[in-house]
Amino acid sequence: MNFAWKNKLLSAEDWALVKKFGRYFVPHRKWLYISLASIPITTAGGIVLLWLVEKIVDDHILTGDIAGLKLYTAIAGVVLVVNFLFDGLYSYSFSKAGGLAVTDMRRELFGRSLRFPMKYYDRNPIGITLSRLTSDMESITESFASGILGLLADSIRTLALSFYLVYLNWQLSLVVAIVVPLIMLTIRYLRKKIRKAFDESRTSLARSAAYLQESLYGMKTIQLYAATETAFRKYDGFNKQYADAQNKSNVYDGALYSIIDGITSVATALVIWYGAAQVWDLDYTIGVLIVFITTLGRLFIPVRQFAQQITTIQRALSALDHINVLARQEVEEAEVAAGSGFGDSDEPLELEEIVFDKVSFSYSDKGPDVLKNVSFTLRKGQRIALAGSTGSGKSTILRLLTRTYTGYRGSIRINGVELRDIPLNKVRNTISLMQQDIYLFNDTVGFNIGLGRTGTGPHEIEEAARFVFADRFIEQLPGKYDFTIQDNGDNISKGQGQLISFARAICGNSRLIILDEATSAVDSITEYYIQKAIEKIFASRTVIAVAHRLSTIRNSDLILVMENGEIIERGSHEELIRMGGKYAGLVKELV
Ligand SMILES: Nc1ncnc2c1ncn2[C@@H]1O[C@H](COP(=O)(O)OP(=O)(O)OP(=O)(O)O)[C@@H](O)[C@H]1O
Repeated sequence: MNFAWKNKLLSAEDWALVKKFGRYFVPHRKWLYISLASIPITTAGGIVLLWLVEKIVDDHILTGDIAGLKLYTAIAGVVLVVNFLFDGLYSYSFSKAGGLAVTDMRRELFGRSLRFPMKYYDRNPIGITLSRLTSDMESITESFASGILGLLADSIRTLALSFYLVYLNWQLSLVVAIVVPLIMLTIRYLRKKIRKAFDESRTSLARSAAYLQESLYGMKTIQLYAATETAFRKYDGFNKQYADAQNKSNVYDGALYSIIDGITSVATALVIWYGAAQVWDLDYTIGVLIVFITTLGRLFIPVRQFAQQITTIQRALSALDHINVLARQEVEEAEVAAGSGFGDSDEPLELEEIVFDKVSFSYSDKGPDVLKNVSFTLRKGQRIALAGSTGSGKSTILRLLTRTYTGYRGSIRINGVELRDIPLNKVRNTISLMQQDIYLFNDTVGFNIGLGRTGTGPHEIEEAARFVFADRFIEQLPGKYDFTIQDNGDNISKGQGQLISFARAICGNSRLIILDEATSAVDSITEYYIQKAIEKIFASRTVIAVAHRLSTIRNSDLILVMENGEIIERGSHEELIRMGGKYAGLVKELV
């Protein structure tokens, strides 16, 4: 039993995973070294104790040497205390290394997930990512360090105790050796099953966490539409799947432990039976037999622990497999690439011109084109409005421009440079998006406007709020800019939320404002201020807007009318009205 076991315990892919994530332990190796250094000390201490027991029994108890008995018992006491201290140091330092490594891992993976492309979040429910960053990480903290290090420690202890057994009596050791292949076969057989069961249990836990998160988020809708029963049944289904998978892994886990326990008990019985006969024949002393059986007991502790550690390691590997999905996910390069010709700052571009040149786009490889050969030019200071029926592709144009989605065909150029060649941070600092569905964080009004971006201090935040007429209502809130907005804006009105989103867009001092105008109805006073804010933004900035208000559309220099992913009409309000086409029809509906 030595570390060559690794080939039986872990597959090549498992080792690749261990190596990949092992790098997180490198900065904290000091703790691993302390832990590793404690292993030979505690192992040696354990064997010295056994040797002392043999001496005490044979040389002092059986001979009635009380003075020697006292001396050796005192020495055994000291060895016991030293062993206890080093055992504590061993556990403390590996837990410390594991904790620090997993903290780093979580930090790095969250940092990456902030840069995952939108497509990733379209395809993966938030709850799945959440459970990878929380419960899977937790599972590694609990088990990875103790599993791998424990396996190493137990291998060393088993090896040392095996040598000691051979030294004590090689014939008895042969009796023990019979059970080794049996144990190995059991572990080999059950290892894969345990791993599969853990994989199932982790996947179903992630699914149930994702559903839980989704339903808590949509709780108001569930309650308002009396859909609680359906929601409950759906969750119950996920919960049952998780319980079943968990149960299966417990069964294999228990089976492995009991089979190994059974085999080791049989081995001990064989030793007692065979060993007692030999003592009878006076082949060796009773002290040797007692120590042999004690050593055997000690030897079987790590052997039994192997079973537990295999389970622990399989659980950690299954969690690592899940986390690896996040580690493999490509991120968007936000930094300014070296040699890109953009210098080393994220400063916004001095916008001159944006050109869409025969742009086509589909959300998925096999899906239909939702934009077809879209071409237009937006110059500095110009205002463009996108109009058209629902689903015609207006928001998609905005998403491509903000690089929320990539993979377009044709060309999108800012100041003559292809959009995909401009560093993401520069694009996002040049363009501000005022979204339809504004997301408000559970934080202060000030934070929700500035979002902690550079150059958005209290002065800039207040100025931005004043510019879009949001200061009026903010000044009346208790705590003003320090007023805490509840989950997604539950304690302010929809219109106030929109004004905050306008202030957020203005605050960045970006060169292009993109407005995805909300259609939701707001009270007439807020509507008045929203209109005034939009007019003011239109008068002072370069703007491209998906517009629903006639006033917004009329204020534009160019209106692009879209249908089915194509621009079917273009011109000013007057030109399009004169044309009497689709736009004229839309305007009739609006007035
Ligand atoms: N994330 C997505 N994945 C797949 N298809 C999408 C996605 N977002 C939008 N679509 C599809 O792309 C098409 C264009 O959608 P888009 O949101 O650009 O329309 P829109 O003109 O802005 O509509 P609205 O005025 O209702 O907001 C629609 O058919 C829509 O179903």
